[in-house]
Order: sequence, then C-alpha cells, then structure tokens
Amino acid sequence: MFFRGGLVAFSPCVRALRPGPVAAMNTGSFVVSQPLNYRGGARVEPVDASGTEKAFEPATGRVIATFACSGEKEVNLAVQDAKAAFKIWSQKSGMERCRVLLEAARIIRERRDEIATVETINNGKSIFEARWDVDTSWQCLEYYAGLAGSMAGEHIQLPGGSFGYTRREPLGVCVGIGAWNYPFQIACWKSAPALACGNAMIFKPSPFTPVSVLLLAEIYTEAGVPPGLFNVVQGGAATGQFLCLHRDVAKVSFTGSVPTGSKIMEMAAKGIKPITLELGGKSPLIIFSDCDLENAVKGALMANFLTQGEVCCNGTRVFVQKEILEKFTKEVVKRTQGIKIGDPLLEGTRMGPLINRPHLERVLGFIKLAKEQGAKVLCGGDVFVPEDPKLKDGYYMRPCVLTDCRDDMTCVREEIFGPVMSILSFDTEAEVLERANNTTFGLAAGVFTRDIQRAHRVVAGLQAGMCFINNYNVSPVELPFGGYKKSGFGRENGRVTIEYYSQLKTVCVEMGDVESAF
Ligand SMILES: NC(=O)c1ccc[n+]([C@@H]2O[C@H](COP(=O)([O-])OP(=O)(O)OC[C@H]3O[C@@H](n4cnc5c(N)ncnc54)[C@H](O)[C@@H]3O)[C@@H](O)[C@H]2O)c1
Ligand SMILES: CCCCC=O
Repeated sequence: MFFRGGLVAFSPCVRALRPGPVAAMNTGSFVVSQPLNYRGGARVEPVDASGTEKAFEPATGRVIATFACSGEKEVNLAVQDAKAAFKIWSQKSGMERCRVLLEAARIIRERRDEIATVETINNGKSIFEARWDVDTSWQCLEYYAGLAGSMAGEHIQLPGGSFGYTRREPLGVCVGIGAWNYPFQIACWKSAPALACGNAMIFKPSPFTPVSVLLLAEIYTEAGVPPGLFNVVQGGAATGQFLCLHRDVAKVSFTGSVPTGSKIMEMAAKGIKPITLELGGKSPLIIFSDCDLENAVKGALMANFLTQGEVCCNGTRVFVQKEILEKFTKEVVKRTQGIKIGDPLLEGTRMGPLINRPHLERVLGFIKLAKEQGAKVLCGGDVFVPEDPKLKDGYYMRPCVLTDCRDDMTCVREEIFGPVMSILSFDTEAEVLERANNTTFGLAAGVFTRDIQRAHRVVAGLQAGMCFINNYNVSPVELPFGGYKKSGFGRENGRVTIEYYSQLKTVCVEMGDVESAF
C-alpha cells in the first residue's frame, strides 16, 4: 500500500544498492535454486513433507519454484528452535532489541530494489508499487524498534508501604500466517512488533508467494537475532494446521480470507490461544458532491487498482452523490483506461498480472455475473494480452469499471479481490451511511467531502476499523490497521499492537506481616 515519507531521507542508502544478479534480473529469468524453509539461522530442506507446491511468475505463467510443504516433524523442529531462541531474546533489554531491529531496517533499505524485484516476480504487482511495500516494511521495523526501549510496566502504591508492579512480558513462540498479496510487508507487519516485544516467530507465507520472506529471514540473521528467532516454514492448509494446533505456540496472527480465519479461530480455541485476524473486506468509498473532484477521482483509483485490485481494504463500493455521478464516472473511466498494463518489472507499468490463472478466471466470472445481473461495463473487464511474446501466458486483465450497480448484486456484496470498481449512486447522507454499513465486512471505508463536520460525522457512523477522509489506501505504520465485524479483530501497526504481542504480569509485594483469616 501507499505510504507517506518514502525514502527521501535515505537516498544515499538507495544509491548504495548491492550490485549483483538482481540488478540485472528481468521478467522470465528468475528461478529459485535454494531451499525455501528457514530454521536455526539458515535455509534448510524440510525433514518431512505434507505434499508439494509450485510457485509461479504471474507475468509469464512460468514455474519458478517447486517445494515441499512442511510436515509435522519440520514444524516441530521449527518450534523447538524458536523456543531456544526465545530464551535468549526475551532476556534482552528493549534497547538491545531496538538496535537489532534498526539494523534489520537499514539492511532492508539497502536491499530495497532486490526485495521489490523478487516480490514483483512472484506476486505480479508493478515494481513501482513493490518498492512502496518495501518502504512500509522497513518503516514498520523502525517504528517498533523505537517502541521496544520504552515498553514498561507500572508501580502501584498499596497501604502500609506494600506495593504492586506490572511487567509487560512477551508471549513466547508466535506464528504468523500470511496472504499472497503483500508477502514481504505482511511478514514485516507481524514480525516487527512480535520481535520488539521479545517473542520468537515462525512465519508461513502463502504457497503462492513463498520467496521474498526468505530475504527477511536472512536479514534478521545478518542484523543479529539469535538463530531460530525467526523461522520460515512453507506449505498450505495442512502446514498451517500443524502450526496452529502446536501446544508450544503461544499466539497466531493470521492474514487471509474470512473462511480460513474462522478455521484459525476454531483451532486457537482448542489451545485457548490469542489470535489476530486480518481478514477480507468489501469497503465503501463515499463521494459527496462538494468534494474536490480531482482528488476524489484519484482516491477512487487508489482505492481500487493497487496490486491489481488484490487489496483487502479496497474501497470497491464507490457511492457517488447523484449531482456529480456523470462527471465523476466519465473521469474515472478515462483514467482507468490510461493505466499502463504489462511487464511488472518495467518502470512505466502500473498494473501487472493477477496472482494465478484460477484467480483471474474467478475475477472474470464476477464480471460476467455482474452483467447478467444488470450492471454495465464501462471499461475493461476482459483478458489483456501484452505484445511482448514472453508475457503471452501471464494472467493479465484490463481494470474494470461497473455502473448501474445495485446493492443486492453479487459484485457489490462479495469480495472480488481483482481490479473491479462498482459505482453506485446516492441522494442523502443518511441513506448512504445505511447502505455503506449494510455488509458483514468492516475493514475500511472512505469519505470525500469539503464539509469538515460532515466528514467526521459520517466517519463516526461508519462500521469499519480503518477510515480515510479525502484519501484512500494510505498506510502509515504509526496508525493501527484492522477490521470490524467479519473483517477480523486485533490490530497491526501503531502502538496498540504491542498489547497483541505481550501479556501483563502483576506482582503484589507485601512489606508487612501476613494478615491471615486462619
Ligand atoms: N485484513 C488484512 O490485513 C488482509 C491483508 C491481506 C489479505 N487479506 C485477505 O486475504 C484474502 C486473500 O488471501 P488468501 O487467498 O491467501 O487467503 P487464504 O485464507 O486462502 O490463505 C491465507 C493463508 O492461510 C493459509 N491457510 C489456508 N488454510 C489454512 C488452514 N486451514 N489452517 C491454517 N492456515 C491455512 C494459506 O496457506 C495462506 O498462507 C482476501 O480475503 C484478503 O482480503 C486481508
Ligand atoms: C498487509 C497489507 C494490507 C493490505 C491488504 O490487503
């Protein structure tokens, strides 16, 4: 996602990028030649398997890795290693942990282009965007490094000179399970607060995007975390289940779909484990007629077309006040048609391929159904075949704008997770608020208006965890991010996330004699 701040202050580091094979890497050339599990501070092949998976380069449809999904024994070894590392790491002071995280953030900045390139190859998002993702990643490490040194309990005076105090302690071995749309960023958003609080983490990426998290694991090792503190296991549902059900796992932080989130909750209930659930959405974006139209149009594109529309918090239900519906729609269509689709590693590209063939077909299926249900396609919504012959088997489509939508249509009710914007019109504030909240999701929402009172009044009424006024899909790491309703609970980023990766111990100290009832 987009962020503010960027690399301005660090341009010397960017110029000092490591030379090497990645600098010359282009689409169609990358293959994974090293193991994709990481344990005890090194890449390893898993000792057992629960099947195999293939990872693709969406731009070309090529297989870039075939790998074993970790079985129960491998998961157990990863947990044992993490437990050993936890013993060392949890004894460090906050300032010691801060220094290691700052060093890791520095290395990420230094290797920005390499990480972004690998992310683009495996995910399909444009290199332009992948660099933003890397930037929010190192910023997240810096942010939690800053908080690590200030984590503290409190002292409470009691009668007779007795007192109590609280200690903020880590949980132990935490598991992170990620989705495929922001592979590196999700791993950082989970591991940075976890490690800052003194925990160890085992991370399982999506089997679609297994590659970039290995760079993070190597960077943590280079920065000085104890071997085993950050381990990676590869695999799908079976591997995820071994992790969630493991008796020595203290917490699970999950990013993914609502149905999988519900399964994670069931498994965590068996072990009474705390969980964080970052799930899907179908967020409303409300454009009032008094808005700055230019910004509202830009906001609508940001809300729908980053990462090929495969973004959890996208504002895909675009409610436009009737007076400006025609003008707004015309401008949105014009700009959507101007989005450059193609090889995601080329600097000018702004939309790459979708993650895989089945997902592309699923998204196209939503558009077909929308038409059958009465929506009108104003642009896109069809397969795109780039001119470059090496891209002919990639998973490209043209971004789509739908109009004449109704609230009961499937395209307006369900998460499509592709580049499909549904435009709906409205008359009044009260009406749009009710319609915007008429969903089981509650991840994000946005409002464009020049009326400051209306902006805050509407936002207060929106049932969503992340609300934007006069912008969309910006994600400064200082701000908590997470959902209401079926979009999940718990938060990532911001100071509050410390509470999701730590627990409070209360110590009651008697300074006098025991007053006994017996
Ligand atoms: N709220 C957020 O921050 C956020 C961010 C990114 C994506 N998402 C959501 O993620 C979804 C897309 O991602 P996806 O298709 O990878 O989701 P998914 O639920 O299919 O998979 C997510 C992860 O869960 C693992 N998994 C699957 N079944 C499991 C099981 N039974 N036990 C344990 N782990 C299991 C997968 O291997 C993968 O690593 C969308 O709904 C999107 O909105 C949410
Ligand atoms: C972690 C990334 C948040 C965007 C949702 O898909």
